[in-house]
Amino acid sequence: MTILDRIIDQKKTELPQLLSTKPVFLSIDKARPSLYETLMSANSLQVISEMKRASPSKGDIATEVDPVEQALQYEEAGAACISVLTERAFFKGSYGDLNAVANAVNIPVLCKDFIIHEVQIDYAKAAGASVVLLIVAALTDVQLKSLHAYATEKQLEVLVEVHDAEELKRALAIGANIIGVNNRNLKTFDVSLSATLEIAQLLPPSPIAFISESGISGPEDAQFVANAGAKGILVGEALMRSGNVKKSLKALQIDITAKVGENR
Ligand SMILES: O=C(O)c1ccccc1NCC(=O)[C@H](O)[C@H](O)COP(=O)(O)O
Repeated sequence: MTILDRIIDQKKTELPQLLSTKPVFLSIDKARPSLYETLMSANSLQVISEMKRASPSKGDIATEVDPVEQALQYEEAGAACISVLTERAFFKGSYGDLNAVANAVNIPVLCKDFIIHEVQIDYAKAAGASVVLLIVAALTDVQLKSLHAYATEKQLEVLVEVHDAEELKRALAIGANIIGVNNRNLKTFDVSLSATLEIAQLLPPSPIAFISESGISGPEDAQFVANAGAKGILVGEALMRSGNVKKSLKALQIDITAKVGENR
């Protein structure tokens, strides 16, 4: 059984609890910028910075970090979006973290979880997310299509995550406009930025906001994926462990003007 299978099994055990309780959060309704528009109009590589306490591959990363303080530093440094891990069993996240961050910042907020049911989208929205993640590898085509439609109907943007060519086809088939390639193989934990290169070469000329996720440890990696055509990057561990969050984040905002106009 892969780690992804284990996480999904865990999610299934949590669904009855979510389905039997109404999501109640202290939520300020904010009009946030569109992540898609931000990505498509930017002259620099956009950073989706993540609030990540722990992970299955690395164990504890920064369990004691205050999510609001971390998020405010991200926002001040010019992050395009803040990703908040809400998965509890493997990542030590929560909807409480998401809600606190969403209330503190004005930029887009991504609920980073393993969504398999509409009720999780309801919780993400109620907690203040403006973007949700759908992981192609975790869903059937029918689930992917209906969850994508459901989130869109709820006025949420959707980051559709793929890892290989087959998954990219499935993401394109549902009309995903924000596609992220995860450089981490969620079955083996192997990380390789070549996944970004592979997927970039397969993208159609349609206006897709293309993001490279995971394993980006500094400006060299950011430059590599920017050269491949990424408009944005999703970075967790490197920023969570940084002694100077703002400086580390700014160093990732690579100029991509030379590439604007090409098939990016
Ligand atoms: O991070 C993991 O170990 C992991 C394992 C299994 C499924 C998902 C996992 N991570 C979720 C993510 O996609 C990352 O948190 C995100 O892309 C940031 O990655 P990184 O910059 O490498 O922390």
